Amino acid sequence: MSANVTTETLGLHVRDLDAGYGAATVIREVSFDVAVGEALAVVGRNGMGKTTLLKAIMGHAGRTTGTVRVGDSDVTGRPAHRIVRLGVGYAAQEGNLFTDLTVAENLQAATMHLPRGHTAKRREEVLAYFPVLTNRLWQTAGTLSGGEQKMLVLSLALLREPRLLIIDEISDGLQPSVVDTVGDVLRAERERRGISLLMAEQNVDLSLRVADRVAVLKLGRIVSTVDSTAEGVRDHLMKELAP
Ligand SMILES: Nc1ncnc2c1ncn2[C@@H]1O[C@H](COP(=O)(O)OP(=O)(O)OP(=O)(O)O)[C@@H](O)[C@H]1O
Repeated sequence: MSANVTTETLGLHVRDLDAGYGAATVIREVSFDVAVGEALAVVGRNGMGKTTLLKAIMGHAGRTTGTVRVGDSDVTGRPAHRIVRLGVGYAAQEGNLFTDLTVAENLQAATMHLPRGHTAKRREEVLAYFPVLTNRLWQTAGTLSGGEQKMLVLSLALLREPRLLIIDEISDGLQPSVVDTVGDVLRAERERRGISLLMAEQNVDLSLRVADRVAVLKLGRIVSTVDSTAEGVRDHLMKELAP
């Protein structure tokens, strides 16, 4: 995290967010909070606006109104690289890998501006989460399997020790055992480091395993938010996501 961060309390506070592309509004009047140390999953079927919501938060969607605060900083419309400097990790759905560079070079690039001694320890911790990457350090990222690329994208976000982690459909295309591993990693990061987490997902079981609350996004609006330990919550969410 950069030295001039204004706050240690990186919750996320979204108010009246509208976002879209050109004339089309995709996200409508979305408001929610992720408290410090809390995890919120936003679930929704294909095309309901999950990615657009996260992109709008990270300053990537075409047109955005409303406000986004990270801790006590108003970051509405700020470019992603400036939001990341506050201590936010962002694992985008398409990933943001340097596909022509090796896994090791990608890891190095992600931590270029951080103190070296500290980074080495963190790199070990992150690679311990995904040992398969250790065997792929000298392979170019573009030649990794889809699942391996997802693990690398998450690893890059984790390397910088974010206080707030924002991840977009990390389970998409992953085999069940790797989804389980991702769940273990996110739970471990919450327990060990107390991170705040916003995850867009279609996988109800992963969402319930990791998140404290789950919000349902339909046609760009949050239509309900449920506690992940509430009775009947899985059935409720499966119904909401049914075609
Ligand atoms: N760059 C873009 N330009 C125009 N429309 C877009 C753009 N990106 C997404 N959309 C549209 O916005 C709507 C929401 O898409 P989005 O990718 O946010 O949904 P999603 O819930 O993440 O879906 P999925 O689970 O399939 O990834 C869709 O109708 C999509 O076609």
